[in-house]
Amino acid sequence: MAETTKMRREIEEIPDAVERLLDTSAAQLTVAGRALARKNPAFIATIARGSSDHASLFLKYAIELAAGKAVASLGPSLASIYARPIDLSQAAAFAISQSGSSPDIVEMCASARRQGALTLALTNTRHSPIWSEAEVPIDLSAGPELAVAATKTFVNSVVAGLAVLAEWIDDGDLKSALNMLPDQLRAALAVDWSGMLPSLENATSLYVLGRGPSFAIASEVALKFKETANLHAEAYSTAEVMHGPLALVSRGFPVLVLAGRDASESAAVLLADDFADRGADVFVTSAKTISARSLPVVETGHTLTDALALIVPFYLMGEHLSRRRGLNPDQPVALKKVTQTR
Ligand SMILES: N[C@@H]1[C@@H](O)[C@H](O)[C@@H](COP(=O)(O)O)O[C@@H]1O
Repeated sequence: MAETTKMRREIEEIPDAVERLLDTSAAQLTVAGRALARKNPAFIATIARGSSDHASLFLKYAIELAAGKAVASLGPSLASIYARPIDLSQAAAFAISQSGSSPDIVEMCASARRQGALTLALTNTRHSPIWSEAEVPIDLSAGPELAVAATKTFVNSVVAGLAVLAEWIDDGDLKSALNMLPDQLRAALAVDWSGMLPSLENATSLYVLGRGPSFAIASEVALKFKETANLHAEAYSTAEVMHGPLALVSRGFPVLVLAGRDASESAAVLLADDFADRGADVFVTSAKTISARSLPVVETGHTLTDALALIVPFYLMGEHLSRRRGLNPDQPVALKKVTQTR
């Protein structure tokens, strides 16, 4: 295998891709934010699958925390299988799809628009089906993504959504955090999580835990472990894991706790220490841990961009893990670039 995989190159492109998005798509992001301000939706619906759905989950917490509006995820089958119209006259909908072509995502977006939602599409493919179906299409401007596993389009989906949110509620702190993000993500490329590799090289299963925005990152991390490293991983909120899944946390069981630098950090660290005291092999993104192993992070000065920046050192480590497990991260066993579901 070549020394550098497509996946690794695209991870390294993340800071430039974010910078390009904020520059070249600035007008579309502003138009979308102003359209939301005009509509003043009672709630937001999201339409997405896979990594894009994890970007939606991140935006759910961001919108709920910053704008105080409820966000709900719609199952695309409502349109594609059940043909059940949902009253979205008071809503706005975010459809996220890097290809813009997954049939059920496109159908759900078209249905949401017919039912009265203000529809925004975040896509990396101009003039794709979703581009035409949505009222306000936004180009993720990530550049061609050649690796099958999404990395830079995940980050750009989150950043695009955050930029729309910042414009919608005119949040100056979030706007300046986004402007600083490309340089902070460059610093994140130098953050080394390779200390996890020996624990994961022969592992068969692990938990990835987070809370709020970092739960969305945990969901994305767990998906990447499965699709690129053939490693079973489940994401839970640090509260949810206590309702049953705790049963599997025994001696040597690997656990990655993505503690965010927000109000959830101390509870996440307590849980990481408790799991480590039970003998589990626990890594946590906080220096406050006593019994677990601490992973380095980039501090961005904003709780939302802090959580997002966690994905960069993970992607680098995950790509390396795939190779260490004898796989080619550019050829995941069960994933295509455009997933055709109905
Ligand atoms: N974000 C949604 C989920 O909330 C939903 O549970 C899932 C199932 O959707 P479907 O019913 O189309 O299979 O789709 C997406 O991932």
